[in-house]
Amino acid sequence: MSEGKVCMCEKKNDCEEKQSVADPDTRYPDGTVKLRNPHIELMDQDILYHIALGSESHDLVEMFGDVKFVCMGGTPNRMKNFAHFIMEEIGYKLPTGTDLMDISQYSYRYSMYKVGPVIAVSHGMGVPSIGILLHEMIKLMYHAKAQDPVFIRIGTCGGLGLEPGTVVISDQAVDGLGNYSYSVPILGEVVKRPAKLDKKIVRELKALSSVDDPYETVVGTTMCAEDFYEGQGRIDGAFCDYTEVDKQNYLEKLVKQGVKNIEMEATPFAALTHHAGIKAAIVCVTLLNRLKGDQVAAPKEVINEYQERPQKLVARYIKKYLQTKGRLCSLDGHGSMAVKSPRRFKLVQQESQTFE
Ligand SMILES: O=P(O)(O)O[C@@H]1C[C@H](O)[C@@H](CO)O1
Ligand SMILES: O=c1cc[nH]c(=O)[nH]1
Repeated sequence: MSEGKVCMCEKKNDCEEKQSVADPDTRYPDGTVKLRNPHIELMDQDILYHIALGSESHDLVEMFGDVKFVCMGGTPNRMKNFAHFIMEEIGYKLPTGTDLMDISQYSYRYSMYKVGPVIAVSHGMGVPSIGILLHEMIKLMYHAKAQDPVFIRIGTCGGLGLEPGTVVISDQAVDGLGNYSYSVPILGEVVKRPAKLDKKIVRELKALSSVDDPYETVVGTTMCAEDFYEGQGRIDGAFCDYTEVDKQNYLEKLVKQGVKNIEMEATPFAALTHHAGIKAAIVCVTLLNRLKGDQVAAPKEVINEYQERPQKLVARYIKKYLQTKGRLCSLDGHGSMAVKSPRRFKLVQQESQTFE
């Protein structure tokens, strides 16, 4: 589909299943990422400013050529915890006396960790923040020659009619105006890009939820708001020019449209990954039921436990992939970015590992 045009079946994203897995616009035959930007390869170097990396200052192929999963979520702490969790889950061993390092620490913007084939990176809050990160992570995958990377957002959200702590796998993303696309002004004109997620990954993730999980995992539409307060119909912001009844009517309307949850990154995440030909999924946990209130009042420990739920599902998915590829038990501390402990920030030499 040409740039800026919205897919004819955008309302239901029906063409997703027919999407070519190796679109020549976005993939080289070996599965490495092709950029839809002719300028980049003409540049002497490409500085990935917000993640503190560069195509000339770093050997990006050596550092990131083995990446298969780019997992992102709002906070640095969540992504650091996820990096440690996934290391445990996939049996990844760091060299003795070393610990994971924040690769992007000197950007003072985002935090990024790498555990073998998995990147865990924070994206901050909202559309512009995740948009900038996505540009740089997609370019990073291109420079690194990573093959068929999958992007997954691990987030929090407000649920609609769901028990707090429910895990929601997004099957499509809609903005606050009801568009199943991401609209961004470019050169003075609004460009709309379809916000599509990979239906197969949605099914695979859902199949990995377990009846033994002490919470529900559901699939549904995710609304991406531009704001946490008025943009999500809350009545507890600094301003509010509508009534509780107006709010309830609005939320009920969303429910009728199949919206299960509201967060703040889904449309750019779905649209920019789709535009780059990168398969992507969003798994969020609901912190509250928005039909019953606005304040996030659950205690910190409860919220922390909730946040682990999407991580567990995504870890099952990654493990299954690695098992299928026969890689699970052979991860031995290469391909990570680590610091020697307690010495500060010394890079441990790494070897890249590549999946077939
Ligand atoms: O991944 P996170 O928990 O940051 O996702 C949601 C959407 C906003 O970024 C933020 C608002 O509290 O949480
Ligand atoms: O209600 C909520 C909770 C978390 N994140 C959101 O964007 N909204």
